[in-house]
Amino acid sequence: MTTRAILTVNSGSSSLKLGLFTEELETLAMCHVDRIGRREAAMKIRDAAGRNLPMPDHAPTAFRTNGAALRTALEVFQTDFPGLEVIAVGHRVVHGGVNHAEPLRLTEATMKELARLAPFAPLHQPHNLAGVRAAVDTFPGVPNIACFDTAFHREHPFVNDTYALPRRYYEKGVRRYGFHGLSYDYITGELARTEPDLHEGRVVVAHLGSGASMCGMKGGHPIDTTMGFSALDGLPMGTRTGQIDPGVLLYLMDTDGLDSHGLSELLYKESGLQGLSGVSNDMRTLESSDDPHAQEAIDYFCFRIRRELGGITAALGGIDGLIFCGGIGENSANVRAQVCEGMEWLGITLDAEKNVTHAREISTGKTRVLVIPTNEEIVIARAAAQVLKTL
Ligand SMILES: Nc1ncnc2c1ncn2[C@@H]1O[C@H](COP(=O)(O)OP(=O)(O)O)[C@@H](O)[C@H]1O
Ligand SMILES: CC(=O)OP(=O)(O)O
Ligand SMILES: [Mg+2]
Repeated sequence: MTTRAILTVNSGSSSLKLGLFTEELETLAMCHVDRIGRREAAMKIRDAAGRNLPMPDHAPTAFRTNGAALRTALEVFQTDFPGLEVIAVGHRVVHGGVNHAEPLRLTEATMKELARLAPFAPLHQPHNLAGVRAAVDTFPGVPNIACFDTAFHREHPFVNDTYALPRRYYEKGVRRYGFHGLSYDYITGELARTEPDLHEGRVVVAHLGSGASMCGMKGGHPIDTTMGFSALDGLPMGTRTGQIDPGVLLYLMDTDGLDSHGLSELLYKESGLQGLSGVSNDMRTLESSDDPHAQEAIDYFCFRIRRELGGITAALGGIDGLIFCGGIGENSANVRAQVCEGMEWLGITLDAEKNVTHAREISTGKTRVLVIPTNEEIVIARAAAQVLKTL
C-alpha cells in the first residue's frame, strides 16, 4: 500500500516544523524540533491524534541541525507510513521580495532569485533554501513549492509599505514587507470559519514566538504590521533587537567600528531577550530564572507589545479582538497577563483563571481576547496542493 503525501517544511529562528498531509489535506503527522541548533534541542513527532510516535534510537545530535532533523523525521514517517510517497514538498520561505506574493513552484532560476534576498532575512532565508536543496536531493523530481511569509501583507496601504526615504529606494525594494504572513493567513481563516463577526471587525494578532510580530486587520485584510523591511523591526525577539533608533547604529559604526557584518551579528543574534537578560533567548528559561535581568527582559518584551497594541489599534480605528499565537502567545499565561494588564481602556479585561488554563477565550471585557494555536503547516500544504493541481 502506498500513502501519497504532501510534506511541509518550516524553519523558524529557533525551531523546525515538518508536516505530513494527505492529498485531501488531512494531517498524518507533525514533527517539531525545538531549540534547534542548541545542545538542548528536542524533537517530537506526533500522529494526527497528537500521540507521540516512537523515535529511532539515534544519538541526540540526530536533530540538532535542519538537515539531520529532516532525515530523522523522514525515517520515522517511513516507518509509520510504509510505502510513503511524497508527491510535493511545500516550504515556508520567509522572503518573497517585491515579485512574489503567490505560492511558487521552485526552479533553479527562482531559487537564485530568492537567494539574492538572503541579506534581507539572514536568520531564515538561507535555512529555508537549504531545506529546498535537501528536499531536491531526497525526493528527486518531486515539485518544491515556496509559500512566502511576506505575501499576506502585500495589500497593506502605501503608508505602511514605505519609509520616508527618497522615492528611488522604494522602487529598489526598500519597503515594509512584514513577515509571519502564513501564521496571519491561518488565524484570519480560522476567524472566518469560527468567529465570522469578529473576522469582519478590527483584530490585532500577536504572533509571539522566537521571532515575534503583530498585525492589525480589518475584515481579514492587513492594515499594519510591526515588522518591516527585515524581520528585525518591531517587537524585541529571542535574539533580535526589534525597533531601534537608527542613530544608535550610526553611533556604533563610528565608536565601535562595527561594519555591516558586526551590526548584523549584534542586531540578529546577540540582542533581544538574550542580550537584555544575559540569561537566555528562550521565554521558558527566563520565566523560571530568578536573575532580575531575566524579569527585566520579559518586562521590556511586554512593554513593547503594549505600545504596539496601542499603535495598531489607532491604525485600525479601534479594536474588537486580540489574538495570541506562537510559542509564547499560546503557552505563556504570564506574558498574556502582563500584556493585558491595565488595558481596560481598550475594552480588554482578562479572566485570570481562563488565562492560566490556556482557554480559547480568555477575556471578560467587550474586546474579545482569544488564544488560537497557529498552524503555518496547513497553510503551506493547502498552497502546495493548489499549485500541484496546476502542474
Ligand atoms: N510553555 C511555555 N511557556 C512559555 N514560553 C514558551 C512555552 N513553550 C514555548 N515557549 C516559548 O516559545 C518560543 C518559541 O516559539 P516558536 O513559535 O516555536 O518559535 P519560532 O519562532 O522558532 O517558530 C520560545 O521563546 C519558547 O520559550
Ligand atoms: C520571520 C520570523 O521571525 O520567523 P520566526 O518567528 O519563525 O523566527
Ligand atoms: Mg515561527
